[in-house]
Amino acid sequence: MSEADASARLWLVVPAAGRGRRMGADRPKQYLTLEGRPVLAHTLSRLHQAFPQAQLCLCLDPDDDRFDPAWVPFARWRRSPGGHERADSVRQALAALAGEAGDDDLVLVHDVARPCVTVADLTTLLSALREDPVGALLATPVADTIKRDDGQGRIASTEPRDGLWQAQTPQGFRYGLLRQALEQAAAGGVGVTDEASAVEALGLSPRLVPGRRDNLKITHPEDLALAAHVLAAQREGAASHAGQGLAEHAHLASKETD
Ligand SMILES: Nc1ccn([C@@H]2O[C@H](COP(=O)(O)OP(=O)(O)OP(=O)(O)O)[C@@H](O)[C@H]2O)c(=O)n1
Ligand SMILES: C[C@](O)(CO)[C@H](O)COP(=O)(O)O
Repeated sequence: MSEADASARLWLVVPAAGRGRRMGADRPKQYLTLEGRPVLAHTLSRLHQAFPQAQLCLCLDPDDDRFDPAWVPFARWRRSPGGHERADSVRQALAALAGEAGDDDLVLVHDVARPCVTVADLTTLLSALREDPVGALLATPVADTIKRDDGQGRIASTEPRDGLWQAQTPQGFRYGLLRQALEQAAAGGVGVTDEASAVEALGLSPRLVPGRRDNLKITHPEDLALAAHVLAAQREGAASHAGQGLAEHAHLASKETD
């Protein structure tokens, strides 16, 4: 770790200003209920478990009247106005941090629509970012056969999937580099759907950090039920881990008293 990184602060930018059009619900998907709480509350709580000391910048639609600050577990946080596209929301959030964030500060951008990200993956990604001056993102290798359509519902070609990855979030970068990348993309009219592509447009190659396939982005109606299953499975996994730990402890304790 460089000296600059040792003193760098961690900022979390959470774009939460989308309308959830593909979800087709009566409200933006970040306010749909998942296990009794809004999706937004789950996502912020996962981030807080991993990084309790970080500072949060939450991008919200200026007309959002559903947001409740009680869902924010961070001590230091602010809201910033969402933009037209996701990239605009993130760019505006970074602009709102100008003067406070240093160029070498670390920024993790995480979709509010990904509530199932694990604390382990969050900390792995941050470690990768600390080691990599370009930046890093969670991603998974493509597992399905990929078809391109002909525009009329038939296959035009089957695409080689070797070397293809699906990008997830968080995506992490140094503040100065990410701000420059997103400003340049906006000025050049380059539409970017994630932070990494803005950085790629500068001729740089962020690091792919293998993540979990269950870090899904709630996008379509069926994804909400999937996310509920994932959260339940993760809880069961954690409980059986803890149970295993207790069993091992009991086993060792019984050996000690043998
Ligand atoms: N102008 C926008 C658009 C999206 N987002 C956020 O970016 C993330 C990923 O976007 P997406 O899944 O596309 O969400 P929506 O834009 O809400 O969905 P849709 O495209 O179906 O309308 C979400 O957390 C969303 O809230 C944002 O902050 N500002
Ligand atoms: C950033 C992202 O989650 C990476 O997969 C994704 O591109 C955002 O989704 P959108 O539908 O393009 O807004």
